[in-house]
Amino acid sequence: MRVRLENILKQYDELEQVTLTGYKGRPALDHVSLDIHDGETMSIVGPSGCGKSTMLKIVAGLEMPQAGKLFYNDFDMTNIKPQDRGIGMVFQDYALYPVMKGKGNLAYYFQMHQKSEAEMEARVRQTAELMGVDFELLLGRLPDTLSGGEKQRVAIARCIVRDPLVFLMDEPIVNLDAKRRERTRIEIKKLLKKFGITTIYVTHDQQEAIFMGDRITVMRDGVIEQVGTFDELYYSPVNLFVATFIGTPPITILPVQVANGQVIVSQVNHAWNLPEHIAASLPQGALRMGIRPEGWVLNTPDGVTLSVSHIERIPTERAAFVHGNLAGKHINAIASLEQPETKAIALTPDWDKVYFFAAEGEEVIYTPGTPDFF
Ligand SMILES: Nc1ncnc2c1ncn2[C@@H]1O[C@H](COP(=O)(O)OP(=O)(O)OP(=O)(O)O)[C@@H](O)[C@H]1O
Repeated sequence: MRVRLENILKQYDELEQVTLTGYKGRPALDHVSLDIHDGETMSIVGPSGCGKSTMLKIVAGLEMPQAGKLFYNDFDMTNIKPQDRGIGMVFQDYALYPVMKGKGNLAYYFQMHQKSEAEMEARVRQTAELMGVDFELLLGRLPDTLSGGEKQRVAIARCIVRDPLVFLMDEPIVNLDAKRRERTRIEIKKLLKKFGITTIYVTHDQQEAIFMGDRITVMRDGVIEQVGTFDELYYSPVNLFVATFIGTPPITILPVQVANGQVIVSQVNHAWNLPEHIAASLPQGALRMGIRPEGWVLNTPDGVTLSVSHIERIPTERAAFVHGNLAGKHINAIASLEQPETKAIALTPDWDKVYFFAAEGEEVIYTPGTPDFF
């Protein structure tokens, strides 16, 4: 099922729409349009209060927009009742019925809708098969006796058993510890692939968004900044906000001057010659240069001196982050483990990995574009 939001405006009551930083004055969703393909998982990320949950509520019919429309394929769903939208929702707090065993939780929908016992039994059996080998065991247990990950599996199964057209997931694994989160997200991803149900997946965790989403939507203050694959967002961000939001550790942004084919970090009076194709793409004068941790080449003869504060091992790699300070900015650079302990290190940008932004505002002047390493 293709799900399409068209120009959605959602403004909560002004008195209610306060955040920790006070009333922000903007609609929770400010004319938002988004097209989610059939069978796709779309991750939604963005800072707290940017409108992620509101978007899910609009799709679920739990909130009504003041303007705009929601479509399933070409069918206008905007005024369809929540219970008729074929939605399966999974939240962070599972919301299982505590006095019912796993099976009771799955069966409840069939009882509420006066469906036959036979239909219920058949669907529960099918769902248990889909959920995997050991799922049957969970059906006989009360929610209180299940781990967080197991509760979440039952919550997902409870959605699946209803045969939803669309899945909405709002931080479904945020309450699990790191190890369970890892395992559960792999499991959810496998299930989503298996069902091929169009899914909107809200998370504040970028790694999770990348892992779960076929594409990612980046939101800020009620608007969508960019929609794309991780590579598109990472290598071709549309503005400074997306460039700094996507990527951990984040990109470093250095004020620079561009003149006569050179880029100069004025604060430390260091200049590099720019490759011709980059020099030709840049205006002269003040700009900002963005470099990600993997965008530095270490121990170079023309390098700028980084004063090293500490070195942090990257557990899953044979590498470490070198942390330090350059022109008052925190720099992260990736080093091999052979890099000796040092107080200072010479760095040069890898010119295939640099970004340039306007000196003021958020305009992107130059991005590396997606490298063809696949
Ligand atoms: N029921 C409500 N009544 C009034 N204002 C609301 C309501 N729900 C959300 N808001 C406001 O709408 C804006 C968007 O909220 P929303 O919950 O959609 O953001 P979010 O991106 O999901 O945030 P978080 O990541 O913190 O969950 C915020 O300013 C919030 O305060």
